[in-house]
Amino acid sequence: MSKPTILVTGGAGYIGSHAVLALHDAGWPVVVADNLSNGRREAIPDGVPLVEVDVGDAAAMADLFAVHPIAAIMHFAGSIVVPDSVTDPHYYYRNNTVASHALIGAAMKAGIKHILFSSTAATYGAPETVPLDEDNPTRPINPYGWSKLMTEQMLRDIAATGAFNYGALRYFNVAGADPQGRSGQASKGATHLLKVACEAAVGKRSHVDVFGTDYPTPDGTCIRDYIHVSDLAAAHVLALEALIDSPSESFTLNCGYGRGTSVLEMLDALDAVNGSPVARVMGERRAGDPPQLVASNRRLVERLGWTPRFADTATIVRSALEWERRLAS
Ligand SMILES: NC(=O)c1ccc[n+]([C@@H]2O[C@H](COP(=O)([O-])OP(=O)(O)OC[C@H]3O[C@@H](n4cnc5c(N)ncnc54)[C@H](O)[C@@H]3O)[C@@H](O)[C@H]2O)c1
Ligand SMILES: O=c1ccn([C@@H]2O[C@H](COP(=O)(O)OP(=O)(O)O[C@H]3O[C@H](CO)[C@H](O)[C@H](O)[C@H]3O)[C@@H](O)[C@H]2O)c(=O)[nH]1
Repeated sequence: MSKPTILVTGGAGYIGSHAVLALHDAGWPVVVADNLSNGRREAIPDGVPLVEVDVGDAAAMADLFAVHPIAAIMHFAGSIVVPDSVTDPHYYYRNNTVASHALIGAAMKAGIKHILFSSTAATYGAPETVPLDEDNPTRPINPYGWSKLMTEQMLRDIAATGAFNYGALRYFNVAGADPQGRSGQASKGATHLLKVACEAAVGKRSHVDVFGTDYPTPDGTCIRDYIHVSDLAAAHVLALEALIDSPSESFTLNCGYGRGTSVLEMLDALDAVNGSPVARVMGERRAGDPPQLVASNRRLVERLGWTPRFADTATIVRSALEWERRLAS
C-alpha cells in the first residue's frame, strides 16, 4: 500500500531537513512548509515540494491543505535560540506558541489526525538530578522552554477531545550532520556549541568561548546529552508510524542517549578528530544555562523500538566537522 503524504513544517531547517531525508529515503511522500527565515531551499531534496509560508498564517495553511492531501504533520518550524527568547519573549511566544495554535486550528479544519511536535529538554528547566525521565516536573527557566511547554499543553488538551493524536518529542542537544553529507547545520549566527566549535576549526571564527568553568560538575563546565541528528530523524519516522498505527494514543518522549558530555569533553573530542586544537577562551557563565541535562531514553526505546546508529561522540563530531568543511569549501 502506498504511504500517505506528510507535511514537514520547518523542513528547510537543520533538524527538519534531516527528517525530510529520512522520510524521503523510506518512501514517504513529503511536502515542506517553511518561511525560509532560518532555512535553506538547498536542504530539501529534489522532488519534495516546498511551500513558502508562515505556519502561523492559518489562511495560507488552509490553502496548502486544500492543495496537498496531508495525513500527518511533523511540526519543526519555530524559533530556537534560548538567549533571544529572554530578550524578545513576545516574538518567541508568537512564533512558537501562537503560530502552533494557528497551525493546529488549520490542521483540525482539514481533518488531519496526527501531529508530531518538536519539543525540548528546556521544558524541564534546571533539574536537580539527572537523568531525566518524562515524569520529571516541567519548570522552564526561559521563555523558549515555556513557549514549547505551552504548545505541548494545547496539543494534550485538544487531543483529549479526540481531534487527533500527537507525539511530543523532547530533544536534548541535537548535533552532527547527515552521514552522507546531504544536510547539516547551516544557519548564520550559530550559537550551538559543536557548530560554533566546528566553525572555529575551519577558520570561520578565531576561537570558541567556554561559557562558565565553575559549575558543580567534574570539570566545571556544563553537561549535555548530545544526540546525532540522523538518529533523531529516525526516531521521528518511528514516532510517525506509532501515531498512525495507534490513533487513540499520544505520547511524550525524551530524545537523547542517556549520556552526559561536558563542554570541555566535547571540545577535546573535536580536537582529536580535527587533529589540531581549536582555541578556547574560558569565560563567564551564559545566562539561563542549567548545569546538567541528560535524558533517560527508556521510554523512547521501549515505545518506538529506537536503536541509535551514530551515538559515538567521535562519529557525531566527525559528521559535524565534515559538514562544516563542505560549507567552507
Ligand atoms: N537544535 C536543537 O538542539 C533543538 C533542541 C530541541 C528542540 N529543537 C526544536 O526543533 C525544531 C527545529 O530546530 P532546528 O534546530 O532545526 O532549527 P532551524 O532554525 O534550523 O529550523 C527551523 C525552521 O523553521 C523555519 N521557520 C521558523 N519559523 C517559521 C514560521 N513561523 N513559519 C514557517 N517556517 C518557520 C525556519 O526557516 C527554519 O527552516 C524547533 O522547533 C526547535 O525548537 C531544536
Ligand atoms: O559557544 C558556546 C556555545 C555553547 N556553550 C555551552 O555549551 C553548552 C550547550 O549549549 P548550546 O547552545 O549548544 O545548547 P543549549 O544546551 O543551550 O540548548 C540546546 O538544547 C536545549 C535542550 O537541551 C534546547 O532545546 C535548545 O533549543 C538548544 O539550543 C552550554 O553549556 C553552553 O553554555 C559554550 O560554552 N560555548
